[in-house]
Amino acid sequence: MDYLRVAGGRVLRPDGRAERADVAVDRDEGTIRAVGPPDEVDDAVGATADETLDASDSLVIPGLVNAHTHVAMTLLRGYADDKPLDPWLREDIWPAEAELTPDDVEAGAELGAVEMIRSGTTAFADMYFAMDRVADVVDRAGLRARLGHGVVTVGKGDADARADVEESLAVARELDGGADGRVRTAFMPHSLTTVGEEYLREGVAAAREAGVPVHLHANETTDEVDPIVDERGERPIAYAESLDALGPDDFFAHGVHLDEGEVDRLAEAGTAVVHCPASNMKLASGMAPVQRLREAGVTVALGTDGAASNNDLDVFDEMRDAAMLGKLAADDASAVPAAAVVEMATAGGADALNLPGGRVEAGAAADLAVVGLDAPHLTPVHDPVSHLAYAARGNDVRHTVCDGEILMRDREVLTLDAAAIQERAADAAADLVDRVDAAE
Ligand SMILES: CSC[C@H]1O[C@@H](n2cnc3c(O)ncnc32)[C@H](O)[C@@H]1O
Ligand SMILES: [Zn+2]
Repeated sequence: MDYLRVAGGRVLRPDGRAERADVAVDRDEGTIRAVGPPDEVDDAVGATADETLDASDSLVIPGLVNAHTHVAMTLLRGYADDKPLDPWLREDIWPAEAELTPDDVEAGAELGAVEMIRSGTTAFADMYFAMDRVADVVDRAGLRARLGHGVVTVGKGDADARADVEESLAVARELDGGADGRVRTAFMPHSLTTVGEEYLREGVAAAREAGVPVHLHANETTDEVDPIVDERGERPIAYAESLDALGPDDFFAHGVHLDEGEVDRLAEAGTAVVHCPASNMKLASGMAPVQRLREAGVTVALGTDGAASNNDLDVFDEMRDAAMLGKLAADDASAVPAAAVVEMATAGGADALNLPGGRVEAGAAADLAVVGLDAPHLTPVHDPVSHLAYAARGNDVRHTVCDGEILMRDREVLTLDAAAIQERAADAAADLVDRVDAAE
C-alpha cells in the first residue's frame, strides 16, 4: 500500500480525547489504516511510511464539514450587507445571480474551494446553479461534496417551474458518484415557500424513486414560517412531512424557528439540521434552539451558508459562533459546549450529509486537518478541544488531507493554483457587478 504517516502530533479521537498518536493513511484506499502510539503504528501497518506529514505541536482532527453553503457566492462576498433575508435576496442577491454565467460559478467555486482547503474543510454541501461546474471543481480540488441544483418556482410559469425541478433531478441523477465517488447529490428545492406545493410533491417523489436525499432551507425566518402556518394551518415541519420530505437521509438548513413539536418530529424522523449561526446573526434571522435539538437527539451539523451572508467559509468561525450563540439562546453558559460544536463540525456534518469522514479512527475515510497549536493566540494549551471551538482560526490549519490525498501541505494548496484562482475570481466578480449595474 502507499502509506502516508501523519506523525508527531496529538490526535482528536471520536470520544473527544486528544491523545499523542500517529495516523497511518492508506492512500490507495483513501482510508485510515491505524491510529496509535508512534512506536506501534508501523508495526500495525506492517510497513514504513512512503511519505510523512509533520504534526508536531499540532492537533490532527477530522476534516471539517461545511454542511450548507452556496460556494460560488464567494463572488458576492461583501456585495450586499446589513439587510434581512427577504429584501437582501430580492433587492440584491437574486438580481445579481440573474447575471451569473457558468464560468462565474466555476470561478466562485474555485475560490471557495481554496478557502475551504486552507481552513481545513474537506467536505461540503452545496445548493446552487451550474452544478456540473461545481462538481468539476470538487474533482480537481480533491474535496468531497453533496451537490444539488437549487429550485425556485415562485414567479415562474408552469413550464419553467417544471424545467427547474427536472434540472435538479437530472443533476442529482447524473452527477452522483463523480470525482471517484467523492461527489454525491441531493434534490434541493430552495425552501417550502419559494417552491410551489405541486412541484415539491412531484420532485420529492421523484427524488425518493432515484434514492437521493432532500436538502432545503427550513424554518429560517418568521417571514417564512408565518405564511405557511396562516395558509396551511400547520407548521413547516408538518408540511415537509406531508410532502414525504422528512426522511432519515434528508437535511434541512437553518431550523431557527422550530417549536417543541417540530424538534421532536425531526428527532423521530432522523432528519438532520444544519445550523448556520453566522448567517442567522447577520441577517437577524434568529437564534436556533441548538441545545434543545441536541438533547432531543437530532443530528446537528454546521454550515457557513454563502459567503454573502457570513462573509467567509471558515468552519472554525462557525464553531465559535455556534458555541457563543447557543449559550445566549439557551440563557445558559453551559449550553452548546466546546466538545459539542467540534462534534457538529466533524462527525455531525459527515452524518448529516451521509458522507464518509468525520472521525479519526481505523477504517474511516482519511479526511484530516492538522491544526498548528503553537501560535501566540493558542498558548498555553490547557485543552485542545477548547482551542478548536473558541480560539483557533482557519489559518491555523497547516495541512489538509481528503480521501488520503494531501490537498494542502505547510499551508500551500497543492491541488489548485490559489493565486490564479484569486485573480480570476476578482475579475469575474468585477465583470458581474458591471453587468448587474448595466441591467438596472
Ligand atoms: C436556488 S440556489 C440557492 C439560493 O439560495 C440563496 N440563499 C443564499 N443564502 C440564503 C439563505 O440564508 N436563505 C435562503 N436563501 C439563501 C442563494 O442566493 C441562491 O439564490
Ligand atoms: Zn443557504
